[in-house]
Amino acid sequence: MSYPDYGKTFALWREGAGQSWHDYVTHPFVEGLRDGSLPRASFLHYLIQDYVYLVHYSRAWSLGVIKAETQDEMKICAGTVHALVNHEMALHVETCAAAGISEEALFNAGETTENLAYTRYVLDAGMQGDFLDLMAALAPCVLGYGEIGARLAQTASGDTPYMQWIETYAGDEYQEVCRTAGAMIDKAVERRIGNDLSASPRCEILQARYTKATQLEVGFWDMGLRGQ
Ligand SMILES: Cc1ncc(CN)c(N)n1
Repeated sequence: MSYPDYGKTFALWREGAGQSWHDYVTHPFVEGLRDGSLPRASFLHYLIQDYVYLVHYSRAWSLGVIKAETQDEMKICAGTVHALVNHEMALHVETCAAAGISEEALFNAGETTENLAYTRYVLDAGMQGDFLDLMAALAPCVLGYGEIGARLAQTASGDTPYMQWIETYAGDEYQEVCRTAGAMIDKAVERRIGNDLSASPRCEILQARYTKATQLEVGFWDMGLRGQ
């Protein structure tokens, strides 16, 4: 099955992440969403942690505004923060409210170690490096869920109770965020490195950041499945 086109840098990084990427996008948690076999308790545990994750992930995209070098980069980073805080997190708030969990409880939920490790890794990559270091660490999250959502929308069992989750990530609004981010990353690479990222001395470190963030995504799904 083909995957969505989010630009040439994504294609290079995705390929470079190899087995880790495969483990991320086809994780048993994802398969449980697809066929509906994921226990509800695991899903709710994941969703609460994911709300906290998105709080810190939004902070990391806000750092993109600080590290931006063009008006376009600044606008896209600010727009992504808006999409995360006001659209993606609405899924979490709505689903958890139906299970009797308030937004205040979500905001104050304690973080698991896997969650903390992932978001602080991304923030640190951005603080230590430049805009591209930050984007390499941010990309697996936004684009990976775009790829997962697009695949699950085509293959999910009709009676999975997780259709709203799938539709959030397969939907036009989220897919547009992915296409915009992917195109911005291509332009950012072009501006700072030129048109052949793979020949650049920065290629290895950027790939390492992307692959590490992908592995932290796998750890996040593992944590969700364990339900703790
Ligand atoms: C852990 C994680 N990774 C990615 C996404 C998609 N923005 C998310 N909500 N949570």
